Amino acid sequence: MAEPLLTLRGVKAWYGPSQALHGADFEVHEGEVVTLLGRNGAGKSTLLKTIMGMMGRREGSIRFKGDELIGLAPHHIGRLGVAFCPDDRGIYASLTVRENLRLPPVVAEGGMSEAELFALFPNLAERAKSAGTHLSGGEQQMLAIARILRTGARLLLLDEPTEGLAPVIVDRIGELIRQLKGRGYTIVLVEQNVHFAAELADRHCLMASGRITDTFDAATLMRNFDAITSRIGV
Ligand SMILES: Nc1ncnc2c1ncn2[C@@H]1O[C@H](COP(=O)(O)OP(=O)(O)OP(=O)(O)O)[C@@H](O)[C@H]1O
Repeated sequence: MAEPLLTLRGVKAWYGPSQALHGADFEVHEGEVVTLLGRNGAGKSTLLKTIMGMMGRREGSIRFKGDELIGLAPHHIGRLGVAFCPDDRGIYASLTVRENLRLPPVVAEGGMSEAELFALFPNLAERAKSAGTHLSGGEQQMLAIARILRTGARLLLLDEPTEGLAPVIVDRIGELIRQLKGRGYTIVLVEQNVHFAAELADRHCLMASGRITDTFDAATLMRNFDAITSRIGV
C-alpha cells in the first residue's frame, strides 16, 4: 500500500499545564474518509487542532506528504494544503457571505471557484450579500466548508459538521461529503452522530483518554454497531 498522506506517531498536546493528547498514533491515506469517534473529552477536537498546529505545546511526529508539521505555525500548515473547519464554524458575523468565503488565502491550484461553490451551495449564492449572522446554522456550516474548498486544500479536517442541525441538513452534509470523496478529497471527520458517520466513512478510529484505542473498517462497525456505540457512549 502507498505511504499514508498523513501519519501521526506518539502525538502529545497540552492546554497550558493540562495534557490532552497522550501519545496518539493515527494515519490517513489519500482519498479516505476517516472518522474520529469517542466520548466527550476523549481528545477528538484536540487531535484536529494539533494537526493544524493550533495547540501551543505538542510533541511527537505528524508527517504530511513528507513534511513534519510539529513545530510549524497554522498558516504554514494551511499553505501545505491542510484545512480545518472548527465546530463553532468560525463565521464572521460582520462580514457578508462572499467576504467570509474570500477570507482564507488560496494555497494551491485546484480550489473551487466562487462560481463552482455557488453552484454547489445554491443557498449561499442567494445570500451572497447577507451578513454571516443572518444565516441559519446549516447555512453557516455550508459556508464554513465552502470557504475551505476555495483554498485548494486537499486534506479537510471537519469538527462535528452536523452538530445541532436538523436531519434534512445533516443529510445534505452527508451528500456533500460523499461528493467531496468522489472528487478525491481526503477527510478526517469528528462526529458524535455514529449513524451519520457509519454511512460515510471508510474507516473509524475510536479515541479515549487522548489516544486512538481502536480502528475499524466500515463493515466491522456495521457488524458490531451496538457493541461499538455503547463503548463510546452514544
Ligand atoms: N481550551 C481548553 N482548555 C483546557 N482544556 C481543554 C480545552 N479544550 C479541551 N480541553 C480538555 O482536553 C480534553 C480533550 O478535549 P476535546 O475537546 O479534544 O475532546 P473531544 O473528544 O473533542 O470531546 P467534545 O466532543 O466534548 O469536544 C478534555 O479533557 C477537555 O476537557
